[in-house]
Amino acid sequence: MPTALIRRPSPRLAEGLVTHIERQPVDVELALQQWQEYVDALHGTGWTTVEVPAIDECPDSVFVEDTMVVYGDVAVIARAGADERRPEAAAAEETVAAQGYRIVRITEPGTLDGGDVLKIGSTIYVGQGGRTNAAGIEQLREAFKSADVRAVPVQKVLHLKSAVTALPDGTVIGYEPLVDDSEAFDSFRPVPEESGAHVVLLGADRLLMAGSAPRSAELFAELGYTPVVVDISEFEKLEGCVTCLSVRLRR
Ligand SMILES: NC(=O)NCCC[C@H](N)C(=O)O
Repeated sequence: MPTALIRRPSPRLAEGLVTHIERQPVDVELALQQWQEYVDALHGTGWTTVEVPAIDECPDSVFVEDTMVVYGDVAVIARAGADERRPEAAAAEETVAAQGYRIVRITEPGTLDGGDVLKIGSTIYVGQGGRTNAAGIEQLREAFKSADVRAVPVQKVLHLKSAVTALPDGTVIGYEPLVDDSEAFDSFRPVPEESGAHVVLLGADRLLMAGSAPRSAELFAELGYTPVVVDISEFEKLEGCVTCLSVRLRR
């Protein structure tokens, strides 16, 4: 059974960082309910979850994907591009180490957020922009020597995976107005909605995606995939998406 790391939302969630969109009030009660539904969707499709101990003083800690990048038997522990988020890494490191992964840490002057890293087979695209810098990318390349690590620009959105993710066949999908350089990818397919660009591969051609992208869900269904839809409106108000709420351990 595949395992996903998750992290319970902080009671201070509503104070989370907002960079590219206007701040909107977050309903923390509703967020908690949506988080539970997200976790239930993982369980309902055969995933086991392991909770990283909550860190209530960090409003953005629910976005656990940003704390690490896992590839092969190595977990690279990120050094967050936003200072406020640095304390999130320690417990995430302990949790993934307990799952048997070898730990490598991004160190100063490198910064890297897991949300900037898109893995497609042995190709790893890393968004260089607001949160991840060139030194962070170089350290990731060192850690994952057997992979082809390619830097791509990210200016229009928070993270690379706010702009693009990939379908099970490796096609990169993105909402074009928010993609800095669609030609950086071997194959690219546009989707009609911003959050339609965000999918988590659940296995067996099922795609976890947000309820805010119904037309993209229809497109994926036409392509033969099965969308598994969750409402994550409260996390979207903080520039979060389906990918960032878990770390999938596929080994
Ligand atoms: N991987 C992700 O998409 N993470 C979302 C992080 C959102 C959070 N409010 C942040 O600005 O860091």
